[in-house]
Amino acid sequence: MRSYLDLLRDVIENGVDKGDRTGVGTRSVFGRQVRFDLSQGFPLLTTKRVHTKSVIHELLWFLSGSTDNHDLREHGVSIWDEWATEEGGLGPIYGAQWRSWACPDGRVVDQITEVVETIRTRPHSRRLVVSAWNPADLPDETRSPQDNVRAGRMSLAPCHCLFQFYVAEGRLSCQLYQRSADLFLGVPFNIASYALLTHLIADQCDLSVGDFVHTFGDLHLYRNHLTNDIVYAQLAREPRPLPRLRLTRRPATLLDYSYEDIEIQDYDPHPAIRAPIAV
Ligand SMILES: Nc1nc(=O)c2c([nH]1)NC[C@@H]1CN(c3ccc(C(=O)N[C@@H](CCC(=O)O)C(=O)O)cc3)CN21
Ligand SMILES: O=c1ccn([C@H]2C[C@H](O)[C@@H](COP(=O)(O)O)O2)c(=O)[nH]1
Repeated sequence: MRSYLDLLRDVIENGVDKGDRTGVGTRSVFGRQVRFDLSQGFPLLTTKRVHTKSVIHELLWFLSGSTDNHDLREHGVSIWDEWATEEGGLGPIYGAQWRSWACPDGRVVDQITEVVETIRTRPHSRRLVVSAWNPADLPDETRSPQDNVRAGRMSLAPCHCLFQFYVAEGRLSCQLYQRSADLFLGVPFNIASYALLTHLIADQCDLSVGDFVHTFGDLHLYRNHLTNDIVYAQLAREPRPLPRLRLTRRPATLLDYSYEDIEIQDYDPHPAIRAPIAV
């Protein structure tokens, strides 16, 4: 995961000071790309412990089509709390757009089921795309997440907003476009989440895993993460060998995996580093 540390250095050295919606302020660069060969290990940061339980439950929650924060909290995962209403509402975020994109004519598109079916039947297709960026449901940036939910909008605009699969020589690759990326807190989660999604879909389609290509729009470090005990502490640490992912069961469909089917082996990271989240 040296490429992650390179991104940290890139933003520190080349970033410009930029205000943002949250008021915290960032150092930011625009347009970057990193690539992980998933056959060489599971891309989980070793220079700080990543809370994989939250990553796995969040991905299964997206795949289930749920946008109810209570369904996440049930598993002890609190990463979406700041954006939810008391009732657990988050508006039509990822789960809704992935599994039940509403069309003007009343049809509902299950993009996840369709993309898996297309990978199986037409692996050469150049249209293996899933988009969460639905302009009809975007929030009003000047209002709070909860006010947006009450208005029927998303609490937060999709950050990991479009991804595409690619099949060649029996390997499944995935590229994500992330329009906005909180490099210290969000990105380690996002890398692990899409690497896991690629493994699950490969498993379902009898493919091996290829590359995960992560493309960034506004890639930023929040100012309050640029301290000796947060970002600079991580930069001083030596990366360790990557863990491996093992799926212990192959259920009937992509939608039937459970937490117990997913095992991360030989993960030996440096300790976690706490950091404040910008809301
Ligand atoms: N500013 C910001 N950054 C994000 O990464 C982010 C948002 N907002 N809003 C929506 C989701 C929620 N995500 C989050 C939210 C919190 C953590 C977080 O606090 N992570 C800690 C502890 C994780 C845990 O205990 O589960 C970490 O050390 O990684 C990570 C991702 C990713 N997204
Ligand atoms: O999966 C995620 C979700 C969110 N983020 C970060 C990126 C930004 O720092 C904020 C979102 O703020 P916007 O004003 O909507 O860009 O959350 C992330 O990195 N990964």
